Amino acid sequence: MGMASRSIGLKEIGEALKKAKSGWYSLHMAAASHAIAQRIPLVDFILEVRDARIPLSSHCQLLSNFPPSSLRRIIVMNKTDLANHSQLKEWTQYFEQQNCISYGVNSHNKENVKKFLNFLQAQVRELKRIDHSGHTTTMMIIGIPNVGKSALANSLHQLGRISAAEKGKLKHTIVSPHPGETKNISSLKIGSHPNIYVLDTPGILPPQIHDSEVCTKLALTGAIENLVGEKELARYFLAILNTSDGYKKWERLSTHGNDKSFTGQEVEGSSDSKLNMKRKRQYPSDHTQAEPQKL
Ligand SMILES: Nc1nc2c(ncn2[C@@H]2O[C@H](COP(=O)(O)OP(=O)(O)OP(=O)(O)O)[C@@H](O)[C@H]2O)c(=O)[nH]1
Repeated sequence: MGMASRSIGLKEIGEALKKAKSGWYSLHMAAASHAIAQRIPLVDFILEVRDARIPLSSHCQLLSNFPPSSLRRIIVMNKTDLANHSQLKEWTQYFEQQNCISYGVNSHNKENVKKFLNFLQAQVRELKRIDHSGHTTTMMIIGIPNVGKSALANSLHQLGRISAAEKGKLKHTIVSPHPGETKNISSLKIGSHPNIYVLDTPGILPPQIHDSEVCTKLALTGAIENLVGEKELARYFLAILNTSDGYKKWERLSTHGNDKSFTGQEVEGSSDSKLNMKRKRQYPSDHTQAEPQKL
């Protein structure tokens, strides 16, 4: 199967999604988007959670309505345990070049989240140094569905430096493998002296996504569910694997009798032909855009 069959798979999925007519956009999502947009100017930091496997496709479109200079935004590439590590480094460099602060994290890993928490505290100290305010710092976690916002909020809350009494009444927000489980905005304390709170919010998507490859990536990584047939998705996934260097590596391993080679880790990198790799040195791409989108 080559590029031709990959584009056939893509077309089928694009058509399926067109028929589904933005079925992901419920009244609830519209209300949540409105509530989040109203709070954006009121918070100190925005933690925009993205999926580390597709850091461009999983961006939160709502943020493009706000001038970048009006936001203190940190792009959090979550689920690093599922992503290709060398590509992650490239993404970090890419965001640096775009003057964006980014951070890769695995919300299920305690040590990882601790380091992230220290990083956030350093950001807060820096802010306090500049504005000399003693007020509580608020960080709003936003992003598309299922990228791990609630998992991250819970981990930060559990590990946060808060008093023993406060630890006694730890809250927690719902974490689920299905998108759209978080229904309300909830506030969790993650630090004292200075007080820091994170706001966990429901996952949001725009009413329409015109790029069918973006839709497919979102379906493959779980942000959009039940709108594309599993068969179509599997065919597209296989088409990506078949055009990949990663697949060839697995094939080689399996001919040597090693059946542990299917790790699922190289999906995003797998669509790299050597040519693409060359191009990627200049523009990292999660294969949803010919060149990096404006961030
Ligand atoms: N492997 C891995 N899985 C994660 C990570 N973070 C979250 N998950 C899983 O991803 C799924 C979605 O996590 P949630 O925290 O519910 O995602 P959300 O962004 O709050 O989802 P919505 O409520 O739809 O907005 C759950 O099955 C989590 O266990 C991570 O760092 N690595």
